[in-house]
Amino acid sequence: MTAPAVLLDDVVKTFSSAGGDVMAVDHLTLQIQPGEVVAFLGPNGAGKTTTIDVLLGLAEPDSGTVAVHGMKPRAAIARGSVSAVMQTGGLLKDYTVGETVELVASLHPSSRPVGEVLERAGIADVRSRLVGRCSGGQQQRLRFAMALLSDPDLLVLDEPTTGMDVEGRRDFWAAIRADAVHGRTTLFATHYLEEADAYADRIVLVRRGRVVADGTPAEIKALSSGRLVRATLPSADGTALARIPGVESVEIRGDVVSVRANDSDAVARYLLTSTVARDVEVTSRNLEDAFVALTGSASDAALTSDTERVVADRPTEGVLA
Ligand SMILES: Nc1ncnc2c1ncn2[C@@H]1O[C@H](COP(=O)(O)OP(=O)(O)OP(=O)(O)O)[C@@H](O)[C@H]1O
Repeated sequence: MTAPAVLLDDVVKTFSSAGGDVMAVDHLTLQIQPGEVVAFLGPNGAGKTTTIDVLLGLAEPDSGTVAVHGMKPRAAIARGSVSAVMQTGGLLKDYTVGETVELVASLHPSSRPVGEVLERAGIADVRSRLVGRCSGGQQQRLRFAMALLSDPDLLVLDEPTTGMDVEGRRDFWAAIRADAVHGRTTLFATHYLEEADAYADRIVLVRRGRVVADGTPAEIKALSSGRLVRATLPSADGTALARIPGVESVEIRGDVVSVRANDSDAVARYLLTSTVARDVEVTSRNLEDAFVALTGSASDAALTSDTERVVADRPTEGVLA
């Protein structure tokens, strides 16, 4: 039987700080099979980076088992079967893009041709530009190019598209998806829900160092099934709204009432026939809602794309881990 690409079994990692111990990774178990593209999603401080550090052998877990293709992380890295793109660091400003990739290529016992990886990462046109003159998105593509040199079986990416423009992101994900077809496994940490939704085969949602949900984007979204009904209603009667069958939560902010419900028609009917509500809006829930419901926090995307979020008042069940 082939070993999983990633095996994390009951991993614990604690940090000591002046304010007390922080359990960054709390008995986390996760298996990823070869060829899967997995999004690691969670709010700030959920433990994504620490888990990735442990997976890459950059941090030693307090307890638990970590294996990459059946090997210890460092052994897998030494063989060139794992590459990582981290959020920051690792670039020399006074080298050109081409020189940087050539230098790293020279350190690999066998490597893909430099021209090919530059092309693949979408930076062949800036090959002779100094790294210090490259934009944040170009630098991120450069890190990606370097990660591709060893033609790794597993790519681990921490916030890979930070700083990339829309076109850069699209190209980047096209390259990842194309390689997944040929069996490359990708694990990426992200805050961008739409990227996880659009490009991952599977989403692992973490909160406080634990996996709180694990499934396909559709399964994760289904955890937050039902609808959201919003209306303008001065002096809304929250108790009456909560009594409507199928209502999960009611939130009143000023004149705006937001109701999460399985039977949105019943809520809309009540609002339109028994109250003076206006601007009644019914929307399906999306990954954003699942994220909020399962992690109890608004994502960065929510903060930029929406003004108010409804927070679940009871835990959702389903593909919950
Ligand atoms: N070296 C460290 N010393 C002390 N605490 C740490 C250290 N590294 C991480 N932590 C703490 O561990 C927890 C998990 O952090 P981590 O960086 O893994 O989360 P994350 O999900 O990657 O967050 P973000 O989305 O903000 O990058 C946080 O509470 C963080 O403050």
